[in-house]
Amino acid sequence: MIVAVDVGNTRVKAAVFEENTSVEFFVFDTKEIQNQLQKILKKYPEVTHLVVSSVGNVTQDVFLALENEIVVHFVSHKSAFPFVNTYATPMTLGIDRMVLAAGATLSFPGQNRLVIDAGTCVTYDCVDADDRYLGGAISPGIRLRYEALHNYTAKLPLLSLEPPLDFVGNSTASAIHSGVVNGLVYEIDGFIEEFKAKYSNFIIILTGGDALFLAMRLKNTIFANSNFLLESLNQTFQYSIHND
Ligand SMILES: Nc1ncnc2c1ncn2[C@@H]1O[C@H](COP(=O)(O)OP(=O)(O)OP(=O)(O)O)[C@@H](O)[C@H]1O
Ligand SMILES: CC(C)(CO)[C@@H](O)C(=O)NCCC(=O)O
Ligand SMILES: [K+]
Repeated sequence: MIVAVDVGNTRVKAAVFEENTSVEFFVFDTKEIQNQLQKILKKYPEVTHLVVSSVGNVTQDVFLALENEIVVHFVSHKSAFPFVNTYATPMTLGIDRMVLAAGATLSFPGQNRLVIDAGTCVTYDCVDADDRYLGGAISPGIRLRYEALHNYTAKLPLLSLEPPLDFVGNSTASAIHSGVVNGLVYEIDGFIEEFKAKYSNFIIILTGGDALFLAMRLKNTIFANSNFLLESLNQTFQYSIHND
């Protein structure tokens, strides 16, 4: 059994895997990593490996502290990935994006893949049918958009996520909700349209904390899987064991 841990920019997500099947998912705060992982290991004594992908500001020490109980593996730029990386700055490419690209490559062989991760940031990652990672885009996520409007203006309040009733907002609050939510929905639909126009044989995966909320609002029907990063992390680890 392995535990996959995704340290994001805001929170930590973890899952216990028995081969390719996830047994349980966890979400917790960055400050609680060590505590929560200890609890998970106590609940699942069969766990032998911990695999970590991190883009957050967490030191490796919290994981290394568990090394007397299990083997700890950090996915890094040096790990084996199942695609050819054509990004012009491969060393600055986010590990989370590399893991998502690896998962898409392994799960959807022979297809042109677009992975959209709607988390703190929204990231777009393309891997073509020849398994070349091409790059994509980075934009602010839903929460970040609400916070940016408030933090960088004098008059705009900080609102929490609410579905807009219409694209025409007739009050400050409804105008902000429309700008944030509809704005992001139009953005994602726009990227999907571009991708569909370019490729015929393709798969689009939507993941991240806002995936389910967004999926039902898109013009395009696409496959939403909130746990795609953790599943990809498990797959990336299995791949690296066989290819390192
Ligand atoms: N409890 C929560 N805390 C923070 N964000 C949440 C929560 N529940 C839902 N969300 C939504 O999830 C989004 C953040 O997604 P996610 O949890 O994937 O981010 P993350 O942990 O920072 O990971 P990443 O850095 O990989 O994007 C926010 O825009 C917010 O709307
Ligand atoms: C874009 C984020 C913040 C998304 O989590 C992360 O993938 C990251 O820090 N990336 C580094 C920049 C890049 O991917 O080119
Ligand atoms: K993200």
